[in-house]
Amino acid sequence: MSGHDRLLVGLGERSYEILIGEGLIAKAGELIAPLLASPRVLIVTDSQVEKLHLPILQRALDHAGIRHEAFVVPAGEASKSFERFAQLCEELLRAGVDRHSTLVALGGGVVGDLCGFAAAVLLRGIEFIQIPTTLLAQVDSSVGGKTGINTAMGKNLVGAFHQPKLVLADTTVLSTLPQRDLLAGYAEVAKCGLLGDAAFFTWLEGHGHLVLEGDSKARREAVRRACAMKADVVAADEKEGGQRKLLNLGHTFGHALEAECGYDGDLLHGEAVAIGMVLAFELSAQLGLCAADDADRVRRHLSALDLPTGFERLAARAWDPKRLIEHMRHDKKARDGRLTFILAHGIGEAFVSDTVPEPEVEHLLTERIGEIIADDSSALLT
Ligand SMILES: NC(=O)c1ccc[n+]([C@@H]2O[C@H](COP(=O)([O-])OP(=O)(O)OC[C@H]3O[C@@H](n4cnc5c(N)ncnc54)[C@H](O)[C@@H]3O)[C@@H](O)[C@H]2O)c1
Ligand SMILES: O=C(O)C(=O)C[C@@H](O)[C@H](O)[C@H](O)COP(=O)(O)O
Ligand SMILES: [Zn+2]
Repeated sequence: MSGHDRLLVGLGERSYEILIGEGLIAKAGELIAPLLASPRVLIVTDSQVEKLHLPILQRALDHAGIRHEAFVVPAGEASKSFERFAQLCEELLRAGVDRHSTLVALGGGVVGDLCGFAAAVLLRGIEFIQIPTTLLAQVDSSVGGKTGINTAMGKNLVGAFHQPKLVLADTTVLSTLPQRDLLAGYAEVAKCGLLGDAAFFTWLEGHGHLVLEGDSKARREAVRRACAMKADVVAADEKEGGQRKLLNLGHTFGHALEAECGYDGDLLHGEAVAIGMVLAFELSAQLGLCAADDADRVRRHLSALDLPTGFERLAARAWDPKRLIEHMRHDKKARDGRLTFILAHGIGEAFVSDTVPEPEVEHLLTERIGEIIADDSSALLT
């Protein structure tokens, strides 16, 4: 397959393109050059991506006569912290970043969120370009301008909306991604189908394994369809006044699980979202809003691909439904402490609800957590 797909995120004067295809990083210099106010970029990347993919980007920039400097943060979610953010900002300032500088985020969602937030606030806002290198970042985090860091109170609680000037999604680099991270990213791909595109979810049921196995046609199709959906939603509701909340399917539960686990790699964001989407569909079924078969279908698809769909792999922790609900009160969608969920009337038919009675949430969580305790004690008996 040659060439690349081109999508537009239509936001008036802040509109930008998403380019999707193979070998795009090797061409990054010529693609980026027309967007630069000065022929110098400051690249933010992480310690894994530095080794694997930074040299190709550096060569491409050299080739186009663009000067560059790289700033490397440790790989992993823990880098989305106040401390790392402050250190990065100081380093960029020391390197002489000015209002005509462009930052380039080369990495996964962690690098994109961190670098994007630095771009949003340094000198009151400078430009940045996203070069996402994980499946999750290519289908989700590089698009839409949500940037930020985590705090002890929860995920992404400090941040800003700041749109990139360009997104370059080079699907070649996905071949070096560890299987666990690939799968975690797949959860956000499936989310796009589940929230508003039933035909896409059906396609994933038939082709999801190809996306994960590295079939380049299936991979590019999945990235394109997910990005197209996200681009449309963002163009219609950039600051999450309404419909953009649907992109949070699975996240009210998911972010609570991540906050409870800490940000040390026990539970990846996409894994938390996978569990969260199953719980959101199960809650919808429990409330009589969707068929139990739909919730089963979600669980079956994700677990067939080996994503977590419940608390089984997290059995070592003492889970408390009330603590999880407490985390949900700090979710950005909550209003006056009232929980907000993305529920569904069926596959591809998500909607926002802030009227779910808390006892219903507690009941579901108690049941699901009870299952792992029951599993554990039956294992002990056998
Ligand atoms: N801003 C948004 O709209 C948005 C959307 C979804 C998720 N997020 C955020 O994104 C983060 C998760 O992103 P992620 O899953 O990309 O995690 P990540 O950035 O931590 O990347 C996962 C791992 O893969 C490594 N890696 C990256 N690219 C690689 C490659 N091509 N080959 C080999 N290794 C590679 C990284 O070093 C890291 O160890 C979370 O913090 C989440 O909250 C943000
Ligand atoms: O782009 C969005 O909008 C999303 O909600 C995408 C989510 O997958 C992503 O995890 C996002 O960072 C969550 O945002 P938050 O506002 O709930 O922190
Ligand atoms: Zn997410």
